[in-house]
Amino acid sequence: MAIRGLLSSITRRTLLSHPLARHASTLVVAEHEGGSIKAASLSAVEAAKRLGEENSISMLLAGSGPSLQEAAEQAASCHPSISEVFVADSDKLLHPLAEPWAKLIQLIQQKEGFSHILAASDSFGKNIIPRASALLDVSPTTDVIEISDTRQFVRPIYAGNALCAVRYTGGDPCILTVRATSFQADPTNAKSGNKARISQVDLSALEGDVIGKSRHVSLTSQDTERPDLGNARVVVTGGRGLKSAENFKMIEKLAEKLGAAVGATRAAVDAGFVPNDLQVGQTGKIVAPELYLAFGVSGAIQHIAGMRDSKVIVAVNKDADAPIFQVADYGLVGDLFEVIPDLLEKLPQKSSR
Ligand SMILES: Cc1cc2nc3c(=O)[nH]c(=O)nc-3n(C[C@H](O)[C@H](O)[C@H](O)COP(=O)(O)OP(=O)(O)OC[C@H]3O[C@@H](n4cnc5c(N)ncnc54)[C@H](O)[C@@H]3O)c2cc1C
Repeated sequence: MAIRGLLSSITRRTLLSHPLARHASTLVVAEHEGGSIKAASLSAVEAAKRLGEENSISMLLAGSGPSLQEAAEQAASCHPSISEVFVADSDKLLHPLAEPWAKLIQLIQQKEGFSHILAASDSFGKNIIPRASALLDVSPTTDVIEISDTRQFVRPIYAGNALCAVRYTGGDPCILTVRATSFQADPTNAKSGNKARISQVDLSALEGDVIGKSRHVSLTSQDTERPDLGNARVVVTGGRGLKSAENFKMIEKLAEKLGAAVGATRAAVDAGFVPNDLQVGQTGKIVAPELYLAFGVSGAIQHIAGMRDSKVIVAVNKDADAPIFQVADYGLVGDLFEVIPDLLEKLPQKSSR
């Protein structure tokens, strides 16, 4: 059901006569950690840029304390297209709970009247955007991989097996979540010398109980030694074929030697081999590394949906008919319990990231 070219002449007229077709003003809702803007949020800025040459882009950062101010400074110079950084400093926004963040987005939208609001399609965006959209009484378009026009987008459906052209016909703001892997940010952006204005958001309207029944319990950070799964150049993934958590350590050792991130199938996660933040696939992370190595992974459609855009896919499976071989660039029919120890022995100690 790839419905590209679906635009009728009526739609084209609507787009041309719509004021947003000429001037878009976009708010990118960004996530930051340790004083830095997360890579996925920078990809959302890249996506915002595709909404048009005259699009004015602002970034919204929230939280509390010195790391927020540090992140605001970085945001002001991280991309030549950002003209303003809105900073919301409050203890209530310290953790990305959907309730206060959605209220904040509603508040800022009522004041600034953006034509578009964007966030990355990661757990941060997926948590906050639906509630913010409900408060603003609009329907979000999620998982966007291509921006064709200010109101027409492409998103995958059926676990990535078909692409759907979606035309947004609702009122402002047009809210999107975008796949970071489809809008890679240019690393030289930060050297542009841009210095966006930093404005503090008036939070007096957020007084009272805006958190509701949600409570932040704890945050478990991933092993900082390893690259982030969503942005790693190399990903080594293990499936149910590993058979136990103990055996899965082979995948971790291999990842360490390659300077790679570790991924897992849902079956491996469900079997308790690794935590679920390592899951790749339709209901896990979407990755597109330069090299994706899959061991003991059958290649179910829901797994492929999360890694099919990898540049080079290598699969090792003892079943020659495993569907993973249909998407693999290099396939080895073999026993992973022989192949991985062999690789560990032959690979030099830790390559560069
Ligand atoms: C709504 C929904 C959402 C889902 N979302 C996801 C998702 O996000 N991500 C995801 O991964 N799955 C997802 N799944 C599950 C998916 O359908 C599969 O069940 C899962 O991906 C299978 O994982 P696997 O390949 O590790 O296990 P299996 O399908 O059991 O495959 C194991 C493979 O290991 C091979 N093997 C066994 N021993 C060896 C050996 N010694 N050497 C080499 N090869 C060996 C076997 O030949 C086999 O191909 C979802 C399912 C549903 C219904």
